[in-house]
Amino acid sequence: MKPVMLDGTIVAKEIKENLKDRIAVLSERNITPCLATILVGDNPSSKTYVKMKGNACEKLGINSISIHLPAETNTEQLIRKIDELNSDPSVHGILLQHPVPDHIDERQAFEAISIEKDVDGVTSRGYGQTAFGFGNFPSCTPSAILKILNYYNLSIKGKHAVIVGRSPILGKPVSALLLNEDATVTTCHSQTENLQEILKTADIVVGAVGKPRFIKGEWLKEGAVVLDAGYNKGNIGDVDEESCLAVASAITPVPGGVGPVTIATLLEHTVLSAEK
Ligand SMILES: Nc1nc(=O)c2c([nH]1)NC[C@@H]1CN(c3ccc(C(=O)N[C@@H](CCC(=O)O)C(=O)O)cc3)C=[N+]21
Repeated sequence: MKPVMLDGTIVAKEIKENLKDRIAVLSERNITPCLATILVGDNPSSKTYVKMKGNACEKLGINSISIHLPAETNTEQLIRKIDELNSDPSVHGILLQHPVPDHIDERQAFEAISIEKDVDGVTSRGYGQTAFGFGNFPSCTPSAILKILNYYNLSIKGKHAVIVGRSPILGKPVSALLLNEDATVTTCHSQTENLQEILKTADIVVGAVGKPRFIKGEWLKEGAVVLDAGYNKGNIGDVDEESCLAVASAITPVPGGVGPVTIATLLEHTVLSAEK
């Protein structure tokens, strides 16, 4: 049977539609939600993503401040900028675009974001809250994956979810969210010895490795639900869509899958932060 295409643009649209009312209510209180994004350096795809986030804000009436710092910026200077935004009461959310140039201590910079403004869920406190099942802002892509599963009524409880990738803002937090929804979770990574065998037992597969078309249909169990959170150059996911279409029961396309829901989630978190 042909798999269900999990259309992220529909899910994103619904999220954004719901935000309109909340933004209007805030506006009566003379509050405009505001997201500040920081981009360090000139990575072309990062520039595109940051621009997309800014455009999405604008469309909904959320203020966006785009801060572009030169590639030579050091950790200390970056943290100083973050501190400024932390103490600016008009800013409700701060997003530091990953990756930053190698000479910067990205973890230290992420940790400088105050927990109230960590709408992107990148701080260790945010991650800890996500893992313990509370807190307002789980990382946006992991949240988006859960939203897609819920929207399409795909059950998580008791299922074996295999996450391929263990990055701090994707693989690890999505593992935590799925665990909290009562999935049995296996987190695989570059040192995993029997990846294909493990994937063969997965009911839910999350591609979060950052390798174009890495996950092959032959590795999957018949009827698996496949979520592709990969964003490789040229809008190519981590899942080899062509071979996976033959075995999956449902799959997110790239583009038009997890990406748009990630952005909608970021906006939702920014609105929620402004409400608080
Ligand atoms: N601190 C931080 N937080 C992030 O959430 C974060 C980040 N850094 N660094 C980069 C990745 C990547 N990312 C994407 C979001 C949306 C699309 C997206 O919407 N893509 C469209 C296609 C893009 C296009 O149309 O050009 C789609 O999938 O349909 C893609 C990628 C967020 N990231």
